[in-house]
Amino acid sequence: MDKSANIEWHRSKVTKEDRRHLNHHNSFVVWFTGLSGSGKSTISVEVEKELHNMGVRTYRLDGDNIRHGLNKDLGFSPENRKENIRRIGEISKLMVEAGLVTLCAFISPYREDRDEIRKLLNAGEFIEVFVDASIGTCELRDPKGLYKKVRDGEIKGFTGIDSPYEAPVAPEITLDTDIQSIEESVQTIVSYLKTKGYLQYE
Ligand SMILES: Nc1ncnc2c1ncn2[C@@H]1O[C@H](COP(=O)(O)OS(=O)(=O)O)[C@@H](OP(=O)(O)O)[C@H]1O
Ligand SMILES: Nc1ncnc2c1ncn2[C@@H]1O[C@H](COP(=O)(O)OP(=O)(O)O)[C@@H](O)[C@H]1O
Repeated sequence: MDKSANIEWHRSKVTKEDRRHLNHHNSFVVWFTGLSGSGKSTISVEVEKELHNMGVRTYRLDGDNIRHGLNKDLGFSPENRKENIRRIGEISKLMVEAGLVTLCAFISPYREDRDEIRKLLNAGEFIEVFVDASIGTCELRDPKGLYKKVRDGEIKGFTGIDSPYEAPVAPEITLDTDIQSIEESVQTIVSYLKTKGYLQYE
């Protein structure tokens, strides 16, 4: 039987639109996807700081942080990664309801899982940012020493090595961090949000 069969939705008197109006800006998700070491965390941290300085209400969700708490019961099997991303999708939706610009930095290796989140949200509320970098660059950066552990045989099922990464087909934004500096990537995103009118709300 459907476990939520006897549960009814309870409406608030304050809506998502009311919260956007109060904030003077829209609410939406900026979803960073890419290999470990591609730059998702670094770039999303800088984008958040810049938006905050512009008076935008933000919140950032990051794989490493969420896996310490809410999702600490999940590992890196395909099923667990799927459930990780499903839960983050639901949280992102709540944050968008709360009127926040939500920045999510997860490898999110499966196209289907990212597309599910796009479907969960309304049109225009999901901005997919492909943080592209070659596996060679990521391995050279190796900010957490994980690629070294993989090469030493201490980690199995690592994304891009012996676990798949499915690149987005039509992301809103692609950053080539092999070439673009961190600052250039930040400006690409902030300019996109400004020119498309995401940061306004009447
Ligand atoms: N097997 C394996 N594969 C990939 N990554 C691994 C693995 N084991 C641990 N880590 C560390 O976990 C971080 C990725 O967590 P995510 O929640 O973003 O992963 S996923 O979206 O569920 O695939 C990832 O963080 P980032 O480097 O920031 O991407 C790693 O630090
Ligand atoms: N052009 C660049 N864009 C993004 N990160 C870069 C760049 N050049 C060097 N780096 C470094 O690469 C590392 C990327 O790590 P991180 O942001 O944790 O990636 P991810 O969250 O995708 O695993 C950081 O130490 C960052 O300073």
